[in-house]
Amino acid sequence: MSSSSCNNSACLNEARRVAIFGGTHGNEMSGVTLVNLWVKNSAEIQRKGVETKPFITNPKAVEKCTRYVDTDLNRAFTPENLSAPGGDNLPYEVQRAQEINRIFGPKESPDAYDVIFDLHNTTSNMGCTLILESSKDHFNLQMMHYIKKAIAPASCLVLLNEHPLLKYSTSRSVAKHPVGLEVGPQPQGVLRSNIFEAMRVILKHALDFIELFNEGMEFPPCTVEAFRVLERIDYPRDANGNIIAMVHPNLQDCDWEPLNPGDPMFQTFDGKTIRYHGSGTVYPTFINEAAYYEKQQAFVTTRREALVASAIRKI
Ligand SMILES: CC(=O)N[C@@H](CC(=O)O)C(=O)O
Ligand SMILES: [Zn+2]
Repeated sequence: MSSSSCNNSACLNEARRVAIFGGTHGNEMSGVTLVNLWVKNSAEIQRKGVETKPFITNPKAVEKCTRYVDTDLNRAFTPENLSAPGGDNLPYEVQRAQEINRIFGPKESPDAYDVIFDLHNTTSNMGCTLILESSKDHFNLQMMHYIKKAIAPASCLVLLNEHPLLKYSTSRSVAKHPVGLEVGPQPQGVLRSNIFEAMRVILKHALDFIELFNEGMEFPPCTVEAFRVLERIDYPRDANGNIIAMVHPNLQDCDWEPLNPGDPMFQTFDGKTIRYHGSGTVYPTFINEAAYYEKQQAFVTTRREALVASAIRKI
């Protein structure tokens, strides 16, 4: 009887409406290319009992092959922006955020899409990374567990951004279950086949999970290793705000590897080493991401954590 199974499992609604966003940043080519492909022919992303909509979120930025036109779309889904009057006079991405919120939201309402996958590329050596915004979303945690198992021995890490100050208002945040997918390294404006295929495989398993869930499969309790965002580290700068050091060669490309107090972090242009002076071991990621120079961020530090997912099944 379903009511008795529901005593042991969190009973959740089926995930009937799913969207796959590409081009939230117009120069991140794997997501742009995959979504354009799926708009033409969506057979690959259709699953029984699920309606999956591929969608280019920032067409003007895609056309110009730039991150954004007026302002970063993946920071634009704030309550202020989403309710701002002004119509055509608003920045392009704010108008676009309002449109996306009308189609796939409204954010935080029962009418919102169930799941949104938002496809990104990074210039950092992060490999496949799934980005979560909540440690309490048991549906997403179970999905992460499923994907990790399905792609083994390849690996896919989970980045959790629940930081009260560093969290931002993403395009995917209009969904009930927002999932970011970040794959790198890939330069901006460039397509690399290995990165493209890695992204495609993760999406395949993610959609398989949703199909199984909707078919009534019960997922037992599990734990998921995640890396929780702790701190943003800026480049060293002079009094005028100009950068005076680069990511140290010992740290470059070492995303997810432990950084200990005393380890080299930056190298000045005249060859001096600047060391990490935090209180304990952290796991840096987004190291030397091109898009983050404008955000005064050389990398973020994270801490490893085991997240607990309850059993889930559909109502
Ligand atoms: C390189 C890049 O664009 N990263 C994404 C991460 C995310 O989707 O949360 C961003 O800053 O919006
Ligand atoms: Zn991006």
